[in-house]
Amino acid sequence: AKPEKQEDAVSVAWRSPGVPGEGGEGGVRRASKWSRRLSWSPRPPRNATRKWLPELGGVCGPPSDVEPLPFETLPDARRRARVEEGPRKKKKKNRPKGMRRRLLSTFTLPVGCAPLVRRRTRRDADDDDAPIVGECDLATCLPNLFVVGVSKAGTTTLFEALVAHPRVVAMFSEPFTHGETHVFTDPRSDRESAMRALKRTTPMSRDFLRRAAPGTPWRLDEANDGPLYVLEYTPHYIVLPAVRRRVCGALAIGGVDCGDAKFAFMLRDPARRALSQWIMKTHMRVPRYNDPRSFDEAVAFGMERATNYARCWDVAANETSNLDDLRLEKNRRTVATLAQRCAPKRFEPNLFQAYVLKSAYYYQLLPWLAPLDAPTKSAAVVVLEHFVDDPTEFIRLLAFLGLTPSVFDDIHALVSARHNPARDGGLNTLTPAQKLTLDDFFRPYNRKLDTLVAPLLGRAATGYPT
Ligand SMILES: Nc1ncnc2c1ncn2[C@@H]1O[C@H](COP(=O)(O)OS(=O)(=O)O)[C@@H](OP(=O)(O)O)[C@H]1O
Repeated sequence: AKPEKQEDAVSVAWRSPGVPGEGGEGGVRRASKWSRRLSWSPRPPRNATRKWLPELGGVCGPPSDVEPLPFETLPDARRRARVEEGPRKKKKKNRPKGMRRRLLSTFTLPVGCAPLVRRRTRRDADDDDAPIVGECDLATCLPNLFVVGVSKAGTTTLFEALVAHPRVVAMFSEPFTHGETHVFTDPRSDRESAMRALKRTTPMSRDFLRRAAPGTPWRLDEANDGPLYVLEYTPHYIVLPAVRRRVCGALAIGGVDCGDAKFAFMLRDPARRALSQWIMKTHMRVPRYNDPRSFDEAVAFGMERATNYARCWDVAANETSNLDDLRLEKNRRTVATLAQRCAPKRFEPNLFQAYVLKSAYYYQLLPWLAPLDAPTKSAAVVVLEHFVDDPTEFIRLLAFLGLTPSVFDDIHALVSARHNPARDGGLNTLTPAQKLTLDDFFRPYNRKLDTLVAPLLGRAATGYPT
């Protein structure tokens, strides 16, 4: 019989396993040298095992014949051991004595990065006896850039635009999510979050980690073409203020100050965002998650809920409508307390189907912005309408991140690409009466929002009805 044609390691590694019943293989997308290994958004087969997860052979290219370099990972040995080995320290067998000490001696990975590992890629990832088609050294780094929300505000477009930049790399995403990662979503300990984040972070090959300047946290690679940011993208985080604490805890385990991380928030006209979310929740993949209510029913219910929510906040937080006030310790404490006290109690209808409440952006932003010591350094707010109409808006965001826009030939095409449009194909639009009702409802919240975010917007106001 004719032997099967041998495929090279790179093409094997860049082919997604495909989804049974959905056309088999797919998912190969080629872009720049950096984004190629990242924009590939893998969808696991339904019977996926852990072994399916990142197929990494292509990341590093052909195996190097250079001797493995010694490496240093996290700033002190105890922290490093905690991240490396987790809570239970198993005694490692057959490790030559002194090897670890020798490895730690000279090479320094950027702070927040997990150790280099030598990884082998087999032709069949699930078969331990399959031939090896690639071998390389890898390390992973914790995320340092977070797109935190808001859902249905064009965050997928923002995400795609950011990861198109050669110095931004994305983490491996959840299936069926257009790149969302959800690393910190469920309640979990800081350590577990850190481990999960590390596991899911894009692998960094030793070649460019080696060039990273020691002692420059988050500067993942100071060389001209390496990544500076590892991007975590989960738009639902904005309504889960506890996530901020978990993120910062995980970064602390990696030896990183949360103040060095960047948080980006995208907003959209509140009424239009509410409709977009309702459309999504009436076209769910799993039918039982579909919201049976009409938009008007959901809005009437939502306005009542959102009013109560706002009232709960306003009782104590009236003095906190601008960033300077927020910095006062007393106001910080108030915001932290209210974020817990006022959070909707029943999750599903109150958050996943909270079309109106989620558009009252002011209250969701407060707990994310209050703890920031230098809000203009750590947070940027982008309005979808500005982002789409005015390409300089994206350039402003890149400047906030210290990234150069000159790598893009056509920024307009990048920002105006309409990713993740309504699942009904955009058939539903707001009637003038619906738009007016919702605009009137949001006016007081929008006024507070403008005061709060003006310094992070790069302009005086969001432009939403006030
Ligand atoms: N460039 C551009 N111009 C106009 N509209 C745009 C653009 N990019 C994204 N969108 C609209 O944003 C909606 C999707 O938002 P998200 O990607 O944040 O959704 S999600 O939370 O990630 O599911 C979705 O809105 P609807 O179509 O109204 O549902 C997208 O059409």
